[in-house]
Amino acid sequence: MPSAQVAVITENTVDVKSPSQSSEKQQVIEMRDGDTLQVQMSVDGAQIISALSPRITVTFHKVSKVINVPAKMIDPTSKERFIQRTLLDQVSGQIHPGQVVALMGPSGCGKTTLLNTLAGRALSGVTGDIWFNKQRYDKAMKRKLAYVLQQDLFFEMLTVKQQLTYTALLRLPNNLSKQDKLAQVEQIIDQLRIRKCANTPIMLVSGGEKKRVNIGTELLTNPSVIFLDEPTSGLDSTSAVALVEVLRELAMQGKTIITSIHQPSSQIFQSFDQLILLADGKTIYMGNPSNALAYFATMGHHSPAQYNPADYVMDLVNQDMSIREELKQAYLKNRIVADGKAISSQSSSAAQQYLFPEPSGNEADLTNPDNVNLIPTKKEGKWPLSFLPQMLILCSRSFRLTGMSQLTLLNTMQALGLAIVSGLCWLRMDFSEDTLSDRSSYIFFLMTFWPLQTLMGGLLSFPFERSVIEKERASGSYRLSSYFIAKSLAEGPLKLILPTCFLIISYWMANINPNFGIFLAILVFQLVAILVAESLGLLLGAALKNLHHAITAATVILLSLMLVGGFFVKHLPHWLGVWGKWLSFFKYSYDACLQLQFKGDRVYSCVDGSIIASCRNNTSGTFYSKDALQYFDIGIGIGWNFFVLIGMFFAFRTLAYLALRFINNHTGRA
Ligand SMILES: Nc1ncnc2c1ncn2[C@@H]1O[C@H](COP(=O)(O)OP(=O)(O)OP(=O)(O)O)[C@@H](O)[C@H]1O
Repeated sequence: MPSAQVAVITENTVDVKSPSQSSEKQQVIEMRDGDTLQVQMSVDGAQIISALSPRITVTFHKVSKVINVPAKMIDPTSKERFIQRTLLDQVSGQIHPGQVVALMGPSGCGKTTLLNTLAGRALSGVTGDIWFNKQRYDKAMKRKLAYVLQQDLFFEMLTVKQQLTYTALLRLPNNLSKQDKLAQVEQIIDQLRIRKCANTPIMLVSGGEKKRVNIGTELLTNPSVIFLDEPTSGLDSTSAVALVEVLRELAMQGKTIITSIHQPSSQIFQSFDQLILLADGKTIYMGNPSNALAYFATMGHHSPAQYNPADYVMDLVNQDMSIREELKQAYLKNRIVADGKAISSQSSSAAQQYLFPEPSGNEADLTNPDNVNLIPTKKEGKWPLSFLPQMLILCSRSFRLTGMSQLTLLNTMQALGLAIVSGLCWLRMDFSEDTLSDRSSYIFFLMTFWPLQTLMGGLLSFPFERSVIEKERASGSYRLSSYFIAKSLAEGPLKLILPTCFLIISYWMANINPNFGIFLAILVFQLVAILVAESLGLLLGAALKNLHHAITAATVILLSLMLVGGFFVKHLPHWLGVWGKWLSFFKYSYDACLQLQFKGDRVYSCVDGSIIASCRNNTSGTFYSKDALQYFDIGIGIGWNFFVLIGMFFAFRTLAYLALRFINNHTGRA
């Protein structure tokens, strides 16, 4: 193993004089190659961090998982509604602190299912016993267990350090100071050797670095047990070896590590402490990886010389059904329990010597290396932080992300460009009768373009963010309500900057109404209409799983709202005209802005007399702007329009939150 620089927290503390000569305690981090690094973590902080990670033995006994699959998915001609499928069949094992255990087997054999089950995720249909030390799984243990998903799910615009910092601030407990949380981030950066990409946005780092960031995100809370789903997939062999070395170092700190892995190199394969080989949800080997070939040889399956043992094992289980069946039967015959006795009388002692014993299932036989209670008391609470700090941190993250995605050069150019083009199209309109329809169409453009644009942004928001949020929430990071409120508070103001710039430019170029108060009121309506549209977009994005369905629904709803709003058809069927138009949020903002535009006694000149009655046959006459309003189909007054829009905003937001909370849009696999 190359000389790796691994940081090991020692019990030592030293007094360090700061420049101001004040005495300050620091934690000494000893590097394995002899260097010493001073990380400014307080002694209390180091104690809190190390208390987060008691040593845990994971024991599972006869764990099975059966699911009901819609029958039509398997056999389109089936008359049944559901067919039962066994994903795991009586799998047993025990994994101790300090061990790195590999789960291997052909694709679809149940590796991810076993990892999910052991980690307490997707527990429906699971039978059997799972213990952490001597305690059964409880949701409150979540923070002691880390799960590194196969996919590296992040907000990729954040840098590596920002990602780790937000996670540390959110997930480390309240009683740890901010400085200690940041020190923990620094330590993880060094431990996982990602210092050189610490300030690089995640979307630009290499696959191996991204995987380490993924692991680092889970390690920040100093978990006791780490589950990893195919952490080396997509990595070249050097990166894969480096990653497994990191896992080995973590195990040396007393962590229990269980990882699924596909076709590891010979070096990686031999480095595991235990190999659990599955086929069709059943165990076919559980023992030392270096004994696997000898075990299969007792059944007459000999590996060619110089062959990677991992490849041979995988070829064997992938070959054909009959060999898989033979291996499953052989394991059932040969397996032994913790007291060393064989379960079957037909067992072969030649084969048995290579197998690790299965746990007996008696609670009395469970081991408890650090005799501590793994379930936090009520006082410690379900969440690491209370609502407000959680929301403020999420707000800051949302603000940063929205700023990066909304205030781009492209978006700014789009807004300014369109503002100038529309300003030129409606340039310096006279206050005369023939500009009435152009003035109303300006308001229509204003009240549709930005709301439509923002609605689409809102629509795409959850489909892209959902997987990251689900991952973070699955590890107990924060409340959904904190996330949702933070997102609403942080994104709103940023999404309103460009529309405001647009209005400032185009409004005055078009000469809508020189009264500054009117300008401000129209601005308010434009911004409220945008927030309502965004809320509707969020609702559709949260409620509909499939992005394509959500976009289709949005298109149908928007066009329908415009049509029933009476913008294109003057003579709607009575029932549609009376009831339908009140559903259209475009109508409220449009009506209000039209009233604002023509508010007051501004004098307009008559031109051809085709619209205003008093102008007929009197082209040199004048009329007051408010007289023009009777020629438009104006509904309720300005104030009411405002209240209805605010009501719609809260209704759509609340429904979006409920949809996010209660509509099950995930696949059920994790
Ligand atoms: N929710 C589900 N509905 C239907 N089938 C499922 C579900 N979850 C898992 N399966 C099936 O269970 C089997 C085991 O899946 P699992 O993901 O555990 O396999 P795996 O060994 O991790 O595969 P891979 O190596 O390809 O990731 C597969 O055949 C999979 O299709």
